[in-house]
Amino acid sequence: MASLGNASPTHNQSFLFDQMPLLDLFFPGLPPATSPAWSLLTGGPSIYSQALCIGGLLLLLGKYASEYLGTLLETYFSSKIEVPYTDEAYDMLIFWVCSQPFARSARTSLAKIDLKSSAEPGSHAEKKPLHYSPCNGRSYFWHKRRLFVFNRQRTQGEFGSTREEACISYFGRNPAVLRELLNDCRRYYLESVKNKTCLFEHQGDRWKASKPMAKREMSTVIINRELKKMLLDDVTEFLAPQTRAWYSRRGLPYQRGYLLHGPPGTGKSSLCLSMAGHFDLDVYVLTMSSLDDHSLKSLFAELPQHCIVLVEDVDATAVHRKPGDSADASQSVGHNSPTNKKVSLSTLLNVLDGLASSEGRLLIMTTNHIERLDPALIRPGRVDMKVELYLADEDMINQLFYFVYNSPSNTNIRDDESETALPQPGEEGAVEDCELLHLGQEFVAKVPKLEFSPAEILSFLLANKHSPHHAIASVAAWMEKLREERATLTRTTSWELDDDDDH
Ligand SMILES: Nc1ncnc2c1ncn2[C@@H]1O[C@H](COP(=O)(O)OP(=O)(O)OP(=O)(O)O)[C@@H](O)[C@H]1O
Repeated sequence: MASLGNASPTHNQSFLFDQMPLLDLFFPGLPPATSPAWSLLTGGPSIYSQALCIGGLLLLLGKYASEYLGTLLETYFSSKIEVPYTDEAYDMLIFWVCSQPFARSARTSLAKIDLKSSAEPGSHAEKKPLHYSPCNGRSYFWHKRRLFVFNRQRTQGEFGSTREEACISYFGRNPAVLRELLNDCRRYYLESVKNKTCLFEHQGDRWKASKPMAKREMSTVIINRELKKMLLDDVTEFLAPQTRAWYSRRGLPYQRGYLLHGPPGTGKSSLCLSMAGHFDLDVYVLTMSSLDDHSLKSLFAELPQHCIVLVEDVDATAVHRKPGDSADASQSVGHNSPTNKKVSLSTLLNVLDGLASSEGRLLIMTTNHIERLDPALIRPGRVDMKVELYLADEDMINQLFYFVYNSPSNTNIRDDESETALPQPGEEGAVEDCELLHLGQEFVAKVPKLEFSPAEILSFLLANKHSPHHAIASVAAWMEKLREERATLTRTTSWELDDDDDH
């Protein structure tokens, strides 16, 4: 300060004047910041304001220099991997990062309700736990004795959408180190989704992983046994390694399509999810009503190898035949009016035909109204197998009863190989099942076949899950009530239709 105080203003000015071009030479881009300070210094009224300016300038210089050095180091002496938000690798990285101690000490974080937490119902202390992840800033951390930098940026995109990107870097020039780290993230993530089925939904024209679901055992979906076996055998053969070569030798697209049809509540969606679990495939769910031709094409082009593409309630989806469409069928699409429909039938047929689709994809479409579908959509080649699911027959009612009341340790519906017939009285190992077996037969005798859906029967049995006797005693009243409800619903629907006709 003393020397500053003694120095004459003219001396200071000429000193700084000498330094400015030099600074600009070393730190290009600085002049916009230095020029105002320079004019203040040269014309400054007091020594204090000059000192203040010099202090500020030094601080600015320090910050600029450290950023400049940081960029220099990052450019020449570090390696970096960028991970796009729309890729599953992003979920892997963030999932791993959130489990690391450095994530808890990040000064800028993103807070979200942890939807994946398995809090016990009713425990208020555990309800809606918060989950924090580092955001908008650099986080430094050590991993396997190396220093890494994690950087995740959230920015506001167009139309209020949020854009996110993340990158990971480390001080060293060997990219294998970063790949190893990402491989650790991948292993950690895969371990967490083991025994789960991963579902993907679309955001715009990109896939995004949604919450993984516990795998549903094939044995918990109760349908006709031969039908289930036929379906499983078909998928097993399709996914066998030699089948792929077979398709490729003949130049055929390696894809297979299934249509699951039948009344509501017969297990179409459940069957699809349990197939995904059984064959360890991810499910990509297409919601046609939110798509247009362009996004549909992009989504099909982005599908990985070996996956299930699920189109639920395909009769209700927004697909329409454009004027002049040359799809190979002459009938109309169905009952849906073409208004507000964005995906054209010809585009859907093209993507299904596989020109832009992935190898080994299974397409599963479900519908309650097969008669409403355009024949072009379900012709062989696009749909290779049509599986009709029925209302519950005797065997299914029996299986549902056994499924609910049999103790899990004793169940023979759990394991698909052992899923033959229920144990018969007198059979070895079936002694404790005997009473259950008789109760089951009693229940089956009371419920007419092919009148109620498995969903309806299951829901009734679950409401009586603690007492098969009570279920048998109250099933007649329950059926009566359900029939009445259906009649009321039918009357209401027909009145509504009549009203519509009048208008
Ligand atoms: N065959 C079945 N075996 C076991 N559970 C079933 C079966 N059918 C339905 N359920 C149960 O009923 C509920 C609805 O089933 P799901 O959604 O699979 O039926 P769906 O045929 O796809 O119905 P919708 O046509 O209305 O979409 C689920 O909780 C499922 O567990």
